[in-house]
Amino acid sequence: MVAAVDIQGITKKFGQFEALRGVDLQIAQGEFFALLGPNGAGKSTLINLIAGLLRPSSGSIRIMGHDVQSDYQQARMALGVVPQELVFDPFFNVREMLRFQAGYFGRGPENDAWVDEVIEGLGLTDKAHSNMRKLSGGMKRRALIAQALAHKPDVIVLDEPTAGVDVELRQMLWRFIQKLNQQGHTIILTTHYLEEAETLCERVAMMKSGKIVALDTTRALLKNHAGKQLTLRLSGALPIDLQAWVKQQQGDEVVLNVTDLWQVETVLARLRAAQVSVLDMQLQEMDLEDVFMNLVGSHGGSVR
Ligand SMILES: Nc1ncnc2c1ncn2[C@@H]1O[C@H](COP(=O)(O)OP(=O)(O)OP(=O)(O)O)[C@@H](O)[C@H]1O
Repeated sequence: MVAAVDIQGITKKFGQFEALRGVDLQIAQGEFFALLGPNGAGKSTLINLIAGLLRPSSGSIRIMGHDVQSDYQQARMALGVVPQELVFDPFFNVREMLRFQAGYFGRGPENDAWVDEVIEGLGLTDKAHSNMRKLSGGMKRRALIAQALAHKPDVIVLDEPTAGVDVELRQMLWRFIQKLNQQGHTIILTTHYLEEAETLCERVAMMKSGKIVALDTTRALLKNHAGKQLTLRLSGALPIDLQAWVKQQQGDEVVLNVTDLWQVETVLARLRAAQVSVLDMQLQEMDLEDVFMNLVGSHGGSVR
C-alpha cells in the first residue's frame, strides 16, 4: 500500500539558515502520528512543505503517492490542513462556506452528507446557518477545523489544533478525529500537549534543530527512553556512590533515574549503609514529556 505521506531527503533553507537538515519520514495510511519538537525545531516548515505552501531546497514529498510539486492538485486534494490561523470568507454561513470549500477541491453535492457529518461532529449544528462573521472565537475555531475537513481528505494534518481551546472543544475534536482515524483517515498532529500525543498517537517523531531525533511507536519510546523516576527526601547528603543516578537535586529533595525496581532496593541499601534516613519517597513512571526532555532538552510545557 502506498504511504499516506512519504518524505524523502527534505532540506529547507531560508537564506543561509537551514530550517530542515535532511528529513526522511514515511507515515502509513491509517496512522495516528505525532510530530513533536521545541519552538523552532522545524515542525511548521515541514507541514508547510507537506501542504505545498513552501518549496523544499532539496528532496521530495508525496501524499498518497502524489508528488506535492509535480502533482500538486492531486496531492492537495488528498490533504486537509488545519492551520493555526483563521482565514475565511465573512459573507458565507458555515454550511455554505464548507460546501464552497469542498467544491474548490472538486467535490459536488455527493459530498453534502459528509459536510453535515463534520458540522455535527464538531458541534456546529446550531451555527450551520450563522454567518461566519457572527461566530464567537471558539465557534470560528471549530469552523476552521471543519473547513480543512470539508473535502473529506485522506490525510488530515492538525497543527496545534487545541492550543488555547476549551476543554469541551478539545474533547469533542478528539472524539471526532479518533472516529475519522478509525474510518481509515491518516492523522498527523503537532501539539505541545504531550499527554495528548501520548494518549492519541501510535507513533511519534521528535524533531530538534531541523532533524528527526527520535522516531518510534509511542510505546517503544516510553519503554526504551523513559523508565522510572525515584524522588527522595533525605535526612542527610546522598552517598557518593548514588550520585551517578541523580537527575535533579533541590534542597533535601533528590530525583534519581532508575530503570528497574531492583535499583530502588540498591538505593535503599546504600542509604542505610550510609546511615541516611528516607523522610519521604515517591516512585513515578516517566511519561512522554520526560522522554521529550531527555531527547531534545526542552520542557514540554514550552513546546509548540
Ligand atoms: N520564512 C522564514 N524565513 C526565515 N526563517 C524562517 C522562516 N520560517 C521559519 N524560519 C525559521 O526556521 C526555523 C524552524 O521554524 P518552524 O516554524 O518550522 O519551527 P516550529 O518547530 O514549527 O516552531 P514553533 O513550535 O515555534 O511553531 C526557525 O528557526 C524559524 O525562525
